[in-house]
Amino acid sequence: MHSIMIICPDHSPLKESEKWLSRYGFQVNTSQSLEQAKKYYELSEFNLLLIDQEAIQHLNSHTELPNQPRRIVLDTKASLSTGVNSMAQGAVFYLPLPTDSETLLKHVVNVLEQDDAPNITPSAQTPPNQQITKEEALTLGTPGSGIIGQSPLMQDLFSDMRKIAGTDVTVLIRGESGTGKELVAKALHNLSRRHNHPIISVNCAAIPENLIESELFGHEKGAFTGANSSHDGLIYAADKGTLFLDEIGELPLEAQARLLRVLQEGEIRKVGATQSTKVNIRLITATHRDLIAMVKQGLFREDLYYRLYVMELLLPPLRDRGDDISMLAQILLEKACQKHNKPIYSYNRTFDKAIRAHNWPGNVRELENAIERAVILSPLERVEAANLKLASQQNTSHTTDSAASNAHLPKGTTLDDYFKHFVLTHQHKMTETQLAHSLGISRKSLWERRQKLAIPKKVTT
Ligand SMILES: Nc1ncnc2c1ncn2[C@@H]1O[C@H](COP(=O)(O)OP(=O)(O)OP(=O)(O)O)[C@@H](O)[C@H]1O
Repeated sequence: MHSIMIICPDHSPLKESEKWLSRYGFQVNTSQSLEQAKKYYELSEFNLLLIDQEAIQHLNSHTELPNQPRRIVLDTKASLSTGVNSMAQGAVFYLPLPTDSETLLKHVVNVLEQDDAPNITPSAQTPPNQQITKEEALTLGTPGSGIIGQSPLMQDLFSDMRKIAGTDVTVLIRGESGTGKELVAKALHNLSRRHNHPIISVNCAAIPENLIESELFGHEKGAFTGANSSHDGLIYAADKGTLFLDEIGELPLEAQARLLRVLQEGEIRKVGATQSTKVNIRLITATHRDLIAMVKQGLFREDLYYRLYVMELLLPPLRDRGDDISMLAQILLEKACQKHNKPIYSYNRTFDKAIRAHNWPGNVRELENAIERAVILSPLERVEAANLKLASQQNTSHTTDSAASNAHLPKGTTLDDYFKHFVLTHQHKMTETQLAHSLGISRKSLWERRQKLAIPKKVTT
């Protein structure tokens, strides 16, 4: 997940972007001034800074703006000279404020995509000082490409990806939570002829149901209470590029009908509009759900399903990837050491044994989290397997739905334990919306806490 720091005074129009950027899956923090931001955060750990010029205009020439991460400066009193100065001081964009969400999102995505583009910036998975060539970046399976995997199942996947990357076919990616569906969608975009245009990723489970249509398709001014201005929507923002709809199974039926129209007609009609606009998008979707079963239950449109299911990519669970687990663990260990300024631990046998013994229901995301935990908790001399703190090591394996429903919560249960237990016990009979409602939180919070706690989703394949 990309992290963004917004630095702006409370009255700045930029402040509003905090909410909607988080809704699109970015991790967003805000500060009122550069000094405050520096005091409480390690700015170099963010992927992008969004700064209101007002928050930095008092800086004298000796006060250094951080070199990293990259920054976009926004200005309510935009002028040519301030723009030129900002760019000279290292901003990647200078934009007037207020700005509409699509414009800002496009710039944010552009900057982050450039950071992600492995041929431009060496990723943390690359040994330091080793430049990645374009060829390596496009060689699926290697650390340079960002998607690691040499096992036969992954090689089959890469072979299919190479065949379809250059086409415009709609792709449905299936796989358990944390298997790398979003990563695959981005790789397909990077390998396609659309790679110079944006890929817009939308997590359908993270947007409240009542907002999903206007967020995706846009709306006209006055289309509903609170629609004070017109809004183009995310599908339009993906024009000429790729639209990645994650958790497509969570898309409500009305929005499914609208999406079908976009795919059939190649045009989009905003909520409350009478006219349509042409759009040229390549659609990639992902789900952990069994869409056919949802079609039978009347929860997913059959006609849309067949539009999405032109090409299917199935991501194997981590437990079926053989030696890939050790290879991934080694690379993630190095990455976590760099992130936490630890000496690079050597990957020892006991550590590998513990990693191989676990069955990773939360897949690569769970592996990432466990290794980061181990790096933080281990002494400087060596990384210790016990610090992975895996459920299997602690002999409390409530990791599957059925196990979870039988598990009783021991003394000293934390809120996180309760949350995990509740979700695992109820998810087989509840939708995401019902789960969120029962827990008294939004779908977005449910999704965020699932990610944080690496809670596997119900496997319905
Ligand atoms: N093959 C891989 N190589 C390296 N990193 C990986 C791989 N697969 C997944 N990851 C990492 O694991 C994490 C989860 O990946 P991603 O978000 O793509 O999974 P997902 O299947 O889309 O998850 P969800 O179903 O929860 O949306 C990310 O940090 C990603 O970088």
